[in-house]
Amino acid sequence: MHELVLLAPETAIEDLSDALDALDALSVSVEDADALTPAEQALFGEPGMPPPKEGWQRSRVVALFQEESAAREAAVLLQAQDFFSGCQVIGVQPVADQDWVRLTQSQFDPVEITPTFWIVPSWHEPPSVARQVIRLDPGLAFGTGTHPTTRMCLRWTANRGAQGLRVLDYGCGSGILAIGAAKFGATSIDAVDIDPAAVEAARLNAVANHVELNTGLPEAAQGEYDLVLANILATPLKVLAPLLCAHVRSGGHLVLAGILERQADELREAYAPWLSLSVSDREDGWILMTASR
Ligand SMILES: C[S@@+](CC[C@H](N)C(=O)[O-])C[C@H]1O[C@@H](n2cnc3c(N)ncnc32)[C@H](O)[C@@H]1O
Repeated sequence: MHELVLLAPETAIEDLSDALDALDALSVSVEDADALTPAEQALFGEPGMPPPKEGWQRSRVVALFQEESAAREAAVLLQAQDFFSGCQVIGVQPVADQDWVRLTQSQFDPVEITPTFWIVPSWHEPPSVARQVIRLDPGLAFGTGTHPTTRMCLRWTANRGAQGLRVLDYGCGSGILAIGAAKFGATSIDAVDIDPAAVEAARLNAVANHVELNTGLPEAAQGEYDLVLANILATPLKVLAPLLCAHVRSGGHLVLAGILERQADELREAYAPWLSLSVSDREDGWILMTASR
């Protein structure tokens, strides 16, 4: 394979990406051309949301082509386009063959939740100290255990236990929190998400972990639960406050994640009409907020 490397201003990125796609590029990646220099420009987006901008003020665009001739032809055709003024062709270069599967796998190691509870990819043996394990490979849905928000929810469940509980995992992603609840004894678990791909991922991950989950779209959440887990983000969590609180039975618990330290007060305020939230864990600037009814 060969890659065509271009330099482009942010204003040209959308047209350039569309044109490369039309020219049968196998993939197009956009990076900050000034990365790791004093001119590096930080662009922060929220997980699951579209990026705040299409590219950086000086973007390095790399398009992958099966054949060298296709890459060179694309470079010639692009240079004739109006939107290409301000862009530059850096060159066409061969891509060295690699074992991409092995490379990807090498980036995911087992994740410790508690000293005896681990998230372990299928290509690793569980650590000998692990008494409880979730087998999970990175996929299309969020939730591999590498993010602090996921870890805090899992730690809460591991420390408190879930024996015999009815549990709702709202915004289940990979299903990791629901599977965690099952591993700690929950007997009836609904795992729901607005993203059908996440619903399917959660279903498959449940099968791989030999646990039973009722997976579905949010309407599948019905009635009251002993434990409601929701790791989404502050804004949707505020909108969902009445709905999530209505699902917590008397004596039950609500566990919320996806909240930054500075957002604690706004969350407390949003939930105050129904439940009194407090911060019960924190990691890397993220907090876990919980309440009981
Ligand atoms: C940060 S991920 C959390 C995944 C997993 N529960 C975990 O803890 O790692 C948030 C998930 O919530 C889902 N989501 C976002 N807004 C939602 C909503 N309004 N209702 C249901 N799910 C939602 C997203 O599709 C995404 O899969």
